Amino acid sequence: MTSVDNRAGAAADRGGAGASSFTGDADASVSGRAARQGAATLHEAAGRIGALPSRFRPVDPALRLAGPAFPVLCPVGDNLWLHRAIYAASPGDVLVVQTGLGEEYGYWGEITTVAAQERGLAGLVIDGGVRDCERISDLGFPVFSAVRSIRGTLKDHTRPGALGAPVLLGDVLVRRGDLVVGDADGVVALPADRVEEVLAAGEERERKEADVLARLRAGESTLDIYGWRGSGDE
Ligand SMILES: O=C([O-])CC(=O)C(=O)O
Ligand SMILES: [Mg+2]
Repeated sequence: MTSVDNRAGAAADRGGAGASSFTGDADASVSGRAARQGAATLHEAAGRIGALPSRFRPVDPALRLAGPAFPVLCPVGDNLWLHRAIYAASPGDVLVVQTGLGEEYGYWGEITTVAAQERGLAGLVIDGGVRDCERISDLGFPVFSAVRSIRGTLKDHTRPGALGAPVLLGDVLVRRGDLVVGDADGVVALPADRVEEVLAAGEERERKEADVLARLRAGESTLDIYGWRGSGDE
């Protein structure tokens, strides 16, 4: 099967055709650069936009997610559109799924994870439930979900859904091709046409923070480094 190792700093493992997982420091691809910077840095570098609600939590916080969004609209309690999405998306894509809210269901699990890995998909963000979480974690597939639920879903061919059309997660509209990045802190979605600019700003931010960290370790204080000593601080 296609092996996709998304652990930060992991050795390269590109077992499958078209798989575009990032592979640690050596990966200079957009997804690799984005994954290395992480969700919080990119959110800041973009001007504090694109933060998905904090209810999106990783099944395995050690796994990082990065890739272009493939949005999916899924009717409540039915995951057939997710199975369709697995075969409609491109290798390297992240499925970004809006479900009907209300009752909780386990839309995604071990079967769908293995199917997605075989297609070389990069991960999943879903405003709904997932199950088989231990297995998903063992499989090393980055999944970010709003809830976990053991409740099974229908596969009804007649129910409406959509592939590739924009979806709304919290107050963030995610379009096909937007850059989605998730890690232990949360998930950010950035407009596709700003990705290069934001990555460059994020890298500049990381350089500055590396300098701050070195100065802290050399004994300086945050108040001095950032010039935050007001009259009450002395
Ligand atoms: O297919 C489903 O209904 C969700 C699931 O448990 C799996 O993918 O293993
Ligand atoms: Mg299952």
